[in-house]
Amino acid sequence: MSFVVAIDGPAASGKGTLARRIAAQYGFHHLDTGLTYRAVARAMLDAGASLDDEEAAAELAENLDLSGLDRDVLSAHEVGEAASRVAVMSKVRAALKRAQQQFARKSPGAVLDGRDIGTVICPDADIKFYVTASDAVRARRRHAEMAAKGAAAAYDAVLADLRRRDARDSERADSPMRPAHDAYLLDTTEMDIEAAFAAAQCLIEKAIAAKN
Ligand SMILES: Nc1ncnc2c1ncn2[C@@H]1O[C@H](COP(=O)(O)OP(=O)(O)OP(=O)(O)O)[C@@H](O)[C@H]1O
Ligand SMILES: Nc1ccn([C@@H]2O[C@H](COP(=O)(O)O)[C@@H](O)[C@H]2O)c(=O)n1
Repeated sequence: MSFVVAIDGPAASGKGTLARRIAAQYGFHHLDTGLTYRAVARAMLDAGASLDDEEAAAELAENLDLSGLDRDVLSAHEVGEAASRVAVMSKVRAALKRAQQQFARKSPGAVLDGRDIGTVICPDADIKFYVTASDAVRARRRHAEMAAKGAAAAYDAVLADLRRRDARDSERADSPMRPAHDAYLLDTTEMDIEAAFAAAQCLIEKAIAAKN
């Protein structure tokens, strides 16, 4: 059996945390597709390339090695902002789509999280989630996460950054962020990580049983 879990949602909604928990629980492979856009952006910044240079970004995307994505290196604030700028480019999205769809075929299963997994990358996923939380709660969680890492930032700046990225991600022409019509909505504003995982697990168990 190969089983695909698609998880989408806005920045800092908790989709990565949920995806990792699900992958660990079921022994599935996990791909944080945000890291693929971040890796292209990081390489563009390192090369001193203009973030408007679609040809350069697409070439980097074509040659991306998914096994070399380092969450710690790519988590920096400026990389997230740059990632959302290269993510509007159709040639970049096309190259990363191929790599992400190949990953989704891994056995015994794969969990992919991002912005367009349920709508574009894995429209036939066995189960889809769209994870949200209020802007204020997401910003509070991201702010606390950054503070714990020693990366101080003002709460208001974190909130503004999330809102700017969400707007760019949902308003772009190619593969805008939005819930798939058949996704389960998971609003974690008042749910801790355990509660969010328990809610998702209950639905996954049913989907696995239905598939067998
Ligand atoms: N349900 C929850 N309750 C409390 N904190 C949470 C919850 N889910 C996630 N978090 C925390 O919120 C922060 C953001 O979560 P996470 O990195 O999973 O979000 P994300 O949607 O993957 O973000 P990004 O879009 O930036 O990749 C982390 O510090 C995580 O531990
Ligand atoms: N499927 C995806 C995943 C990500 N993006 C873009 O990358 C940016 C960074 O993603 P994080 O999940 O690490 O926050 C994000 O803001 C998007 O612009 C995407 O377009 N599609």
